[in-house]
Amino acid sequence: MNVAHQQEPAANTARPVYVLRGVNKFYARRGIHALDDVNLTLVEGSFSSVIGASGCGKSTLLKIMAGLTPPSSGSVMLEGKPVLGTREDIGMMFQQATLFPWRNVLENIVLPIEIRDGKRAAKEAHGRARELLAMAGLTGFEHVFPNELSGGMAQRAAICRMLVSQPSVLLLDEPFSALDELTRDFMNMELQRICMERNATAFLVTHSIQEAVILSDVVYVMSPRPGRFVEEVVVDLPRPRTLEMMTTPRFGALVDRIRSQLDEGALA
Ligand SMILES: Nc1ncnc2c1ncn2[C@@H]1O[C@H](COP(=O)(O)OP(=O)(O)OP(=O)(O)O)[C@@H](O)[C@H]1O
Repeated sequence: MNVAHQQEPAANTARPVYVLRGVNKFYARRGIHALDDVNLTLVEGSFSSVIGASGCGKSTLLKIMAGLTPPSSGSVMLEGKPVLGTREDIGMMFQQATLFPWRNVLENIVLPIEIRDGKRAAKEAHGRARELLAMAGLTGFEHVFPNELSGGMAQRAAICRMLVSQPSVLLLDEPFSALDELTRDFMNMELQRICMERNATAFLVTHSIQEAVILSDVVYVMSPRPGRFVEEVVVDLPRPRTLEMMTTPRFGALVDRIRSQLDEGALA
């Protein structure tokens, strides 16, 4: 694996949180080899992204990390314990906010607590949910129903729902790709702020090279299927990142580097 820049990210001195070794995935019924020997270490408080062509196995990797589907071989360890199913310390977010239309914002946010610990515990979590809503700029929208929210507001509510059970790692599958560009940029900066405040360890699947670079400490470039990492690009832009950084020569150079890797993969 090539490393695009010799300078190690500061986060590399931190504690490993997620460790994947030799992860393979075969979908036997359809004869598909989705992932090939994926190795990954995510350190505490780091933000990493995976980028690759459609169908290369990114979502499969995320589902394996979340314990939603098992690897065919290899190991997935989180905080030193194997991931054998869904866990409380893992928060997930998908492209669509998937809020329940018959529950108001507050009731949607405490739903994971209600499912896990019952109605009483969910009620007790209202205070925490209100704090999260304030952090996400949604104070005053507690009793509003999802169909009255904009796309960006719904995704912000979904972030609150992901955070309510206080996960230490966040797995994000193109969470803002359905939003318009301006809202998406804004949400990405919000996501950075939330991750930095909580020292969360985050892993993002995205199709956008710019998004990957502006958010990440490390961008993993995945080959076409079977997906494996072909390059690990260290992003040495300072934090907090700003949208203005997207106009700098360094940002442009990192984007070009990743694009040429993706193009090479596509040609191969
Ligand atoms: N449950 C499944 N059963 C069989 N094949 C699957 C299953 N899930 C995914 N696949 C196949 O595995 C391959 C990788 O799919 P995956 O969704 O992980 O790719 P991706 O990189 O996330 O794609 P995209 O960027 O288009 O969302 C694809 O060929 C897909 O058809």
